[in-house]
Amino acid sequence: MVSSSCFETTLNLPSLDLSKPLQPSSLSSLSEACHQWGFFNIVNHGISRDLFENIKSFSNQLFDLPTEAKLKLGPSSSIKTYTPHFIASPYFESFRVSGQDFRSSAQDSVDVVFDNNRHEFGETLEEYGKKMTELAKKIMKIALMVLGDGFDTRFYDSDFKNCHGYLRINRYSRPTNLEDKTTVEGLGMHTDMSCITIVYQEEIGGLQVKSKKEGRWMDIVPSEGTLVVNIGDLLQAWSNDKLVSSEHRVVLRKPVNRLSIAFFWCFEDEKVILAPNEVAGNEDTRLYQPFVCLDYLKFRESNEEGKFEKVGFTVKDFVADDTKNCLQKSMT
Ligand SMILES: O=C(O)CCC(=O)C(=O)O
Ligand SMILES: [Fe+2]
Repeated sequence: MVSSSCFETTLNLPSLDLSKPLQPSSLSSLSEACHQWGFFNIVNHGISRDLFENIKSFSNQLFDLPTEAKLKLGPSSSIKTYTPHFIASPYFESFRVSGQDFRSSAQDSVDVVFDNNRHEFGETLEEYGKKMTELAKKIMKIALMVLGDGFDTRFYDSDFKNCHGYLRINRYSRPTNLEDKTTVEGLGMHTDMSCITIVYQEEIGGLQVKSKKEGRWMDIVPSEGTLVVNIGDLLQAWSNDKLVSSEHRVVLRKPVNRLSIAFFWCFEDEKVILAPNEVAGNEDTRLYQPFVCLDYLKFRESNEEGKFEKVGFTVKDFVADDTKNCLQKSMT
């Protein structure tokens, strides 16, 4: 899975072909990737190149607006859909579109910053949001199959049917100080707070995952028509660490802008996360006491280091910090 030269280490993740019935051999390579890296690729996912290109072109129009216009969308305005430069990094800015009504979420923001009606923005993001939702449900079931035979039918409805998704469109501006460095960090090391995340990255690449063994950064090389899926903290906890939420980051190597679209598939806020016995084994092998999803999200938000932008804190730090975890205390 790994190839390396003296300059870089490249990770060739398995690609799951969603147009074909799932074969035992693809399930086993997927299982290895989910346990070792928490990342895999999907191809033939049914999302056309045109749809990505449309979103890219609309998004670039939005990001190209003057800063004062974009700040009408956050973070200090009532609409909090925009994260400006210098929060995550000097190069990173992002625009959030919430589900389930992706159309109104996107359109409400766009109407604030553009004078003329631009219905296409809402329509395009609605189409993307809906397709991503279907994709996330499919992938969630496959992730459950990785955990055990028949676990998709056993656990999907009981634990995952109220999951919801949101989108973040990220733009990284061209790095200015590449002369003295070979790479510039566009988004620092973090883990995702989702169950799963589905990412579209442009051909220039830059997404990296940290290897658990040597702590080395590995490049996730983009390829046309491929989407990257990664396991988030909440599924790691639910699966008792059988599926791993890996630390990842984005590096910028070329003097060009980079755009990515991340779709986060998450548990509902009030969900109590508890690995079923079939997954966790007995009480001695259970790694996480039950906790409420929202308490974890708040823990990440209230920790400067734990914010998605700066990160370092993960679900492991949360369970270690039992002063913050009331449910954990009350149930133990
Ligand atoms: O920009 C990317 O390729 C990945 C972004 C990411 O990791 C995130 O938004 O959580
Ligand atoms: Fe991420």
